[in-house]
Amino acid sequence: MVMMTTAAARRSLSQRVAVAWQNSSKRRYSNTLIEKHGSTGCQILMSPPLVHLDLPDVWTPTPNHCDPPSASASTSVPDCSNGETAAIIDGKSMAEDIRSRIASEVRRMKESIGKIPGLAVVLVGQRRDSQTYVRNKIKACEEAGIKSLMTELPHDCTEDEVLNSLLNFNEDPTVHGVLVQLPLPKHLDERKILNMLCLEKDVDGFHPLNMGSLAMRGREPLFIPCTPKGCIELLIRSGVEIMGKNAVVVGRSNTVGLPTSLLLQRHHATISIVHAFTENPELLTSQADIVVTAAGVPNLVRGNWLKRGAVVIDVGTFPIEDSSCDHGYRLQGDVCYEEAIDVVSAITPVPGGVGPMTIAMLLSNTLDSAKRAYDFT
Ligand SMILES: NC(=O)C1=CN([C@@H]2O[C@H](COP(=O)(O)OP(=O)(O)OC[C@H]3O[C@@H](n4cnc5c(N)ncnc54)[C@H](OP(=O)(O)O)[C@@H]3O)[C@@H](O)[C@H]2O)C=CC1
Ligand SMILES: Nc1nc(=O)c2c([nH]1)NC[C@@H]1CN(c3ccc(C(=O)N[C@@H](CCC(=O)O)C(=O)O)cc3)C=[N+]21
Repeated sequence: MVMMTTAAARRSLSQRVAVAWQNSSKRRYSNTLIEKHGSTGCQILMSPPLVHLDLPDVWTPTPNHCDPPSASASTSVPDCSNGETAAIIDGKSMAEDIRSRIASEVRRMKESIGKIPGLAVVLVGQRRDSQTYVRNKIKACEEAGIKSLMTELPHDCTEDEVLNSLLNFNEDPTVHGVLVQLPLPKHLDERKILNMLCLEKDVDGFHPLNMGSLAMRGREPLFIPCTPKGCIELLIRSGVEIMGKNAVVVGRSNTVGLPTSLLLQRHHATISIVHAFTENPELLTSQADIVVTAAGVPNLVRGNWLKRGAVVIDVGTFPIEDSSCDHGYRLQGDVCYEEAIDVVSAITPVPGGVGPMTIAMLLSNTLDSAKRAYDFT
């Protein structure tokens, strides 16, 4: 055993470990991708299926907080220190690329084994935004060659009606993904309903066992929730290094904030979580290299909340009445976009950022589920 006697010796060792760790983790990332997609298979996502929490004992991040984009990135994140305008992370075109790769995989599956993936959606009530999101999901399924089924129930339906339609989909062998569009009307017990989802078809990843596995060392969820997975994919496709970075997640909901912070942690970022009771949230956000906002509060995050050169992923989609828009409303993010673009190095727009990626990740989870069901690689 080597005894270290000076701080300098310790530092140089930790630096060597840092390099070794970065190299080994890069190897591990690419191995995981090969395991998942096979050496000749089609690589759909750039993010690995799941990053393990098996951290080394010592790791020193590089001091540079804004990494240059990787060669494969489809959005260039500009140098953060010279006052350049932010890169706009184009979630819409990244999602289109992913969806067309999914469509090819679905075709390959159909030609090889004569099966296609199926997604079932349960929609309760008449919320306009929910109807739009569900319509978008079904349209995306059709375009990718995925079968879609939907049960629409009235706002005042009983819990048993929801549970019955879920059970039918759980038992249908042609359905590989089932989701209940949220939020549900207040009289329905969301916890009880989500508990009934068949774990193998929980493509939203909202079942408590999936969520618990995401949080725990040594466990792997069957599905990673779509919006958090989309956020990571946006970062990776933009060439943003996550490992060792300070990340702030605004929001801690079960469906977005919590799983996003767990997933960023899996990617070895250091996480702070801001919620409605956080005092002086801007003190945390202004130190973050990566800020992911999922509060649903329009313009909550001002330009002076952000560090120069930070990367911002705006999940917030707050519908604002606007009769001049297609569906009678327009979507507003959590971030004051006009202020942020003068400060940050890259940002997602609303719409056209996270939303389309959420749908692409839903299709990806549904395809993975069908592949698992048919043992198709
Ligand atoms: N683009 C997409 O694909 C998706 C977009 N969304 C959008 O993301 C947003 C968040 O969704 P969701 O997580 O379901 O929402 P929830 O209302 O369930 O959660 C909101 C979270 O934000 C926190 N919060 C609320 N106000 C503040 C504040 N002033 N300061 C700091 N934190 C605050 C809440 O804190 P606390 O816990 O203390 O109450 C809570 O944790 C919504 O606009 C939603 O429409 C959601 C899913 C997908
Ligand atoms: N069980 C369940 N799973 C969800 O994934 C889920 C949910 N419930 N409830 C509501 C939230 C919200 N959500 C969005 C999905 C797509 C867009 C999206 O495609 N947005 C487009 C614009 C959409 C439009 O208005 O045309 C964009 O941002 O560019 C937005 C939000 C999923 N959610």
